[in-house]
Amino acid sequence: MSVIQVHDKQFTPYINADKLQARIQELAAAISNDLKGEKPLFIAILNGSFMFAADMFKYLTIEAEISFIKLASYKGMKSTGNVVQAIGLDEDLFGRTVVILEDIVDTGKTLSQFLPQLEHQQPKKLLVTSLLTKPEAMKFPIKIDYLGFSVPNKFLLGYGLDYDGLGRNLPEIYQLVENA
Ligand SMILES: O=P(O)(O)OC[C@H]1O[C@H](OP(=O)(O)OP(=O)(O)O)[C@H](O)[C@@H]1O
Ligand SMILES: Nc1nc2[nH]cnc2c(=O)[nH]1
Repeated sequence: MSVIQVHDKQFTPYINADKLQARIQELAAAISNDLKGEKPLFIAILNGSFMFAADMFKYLTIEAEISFIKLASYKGMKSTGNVVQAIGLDEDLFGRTVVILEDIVDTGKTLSQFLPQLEHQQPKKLLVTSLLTKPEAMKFPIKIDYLGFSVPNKFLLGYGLDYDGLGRNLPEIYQLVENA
């Protein structure tokens, strides 16, 4: 792994593929242990989470379902700011154990808007799994039940995370080289 260029920016290696996979296996083991017998429904939020969700789901050893959704932002009718709408969420969540799969919780805005909508359906449990979070960037505090890595407030690329559409296919995570 060495410094790479994507569009006009340079990125340096930050978390290698082996370390990522080892941590995801640990998370999957903890979830499998905690949610045995609950037939949880995993909800992966596209696009960024597709790679994490696929790996995580392979490592689970319990019966579980998965659904992939996309969040679309639109302006509310009143001055409530942006509202998110889930596209592709067909399952009834009432009484179910639901586990959100995110690649990153950054400011927390996305989940702070989306989780209340899910709570409204009265799931039995609503848990959050995120591969990454940036504590220094968090403006809307989110409780993350299963966390891969806490990282500094720097832009990341790879393993699902893009820079202007590119870099999602990298099997490891890179960090932006600032002022390069
Ligand atoms: O905590 P926040 O500040 O809200 O940021 C987190 C969100 O940002 C990323 O998605 P993004 O909007 O980049 O879309 P993408 O997954 O399609 O790339 C990520 O997948 C989260 O959904
Ligand atoms: N690619 C990318 N997308 C994000 N969305 C929220 N934080 C990030 C980040 O650090 N990198």
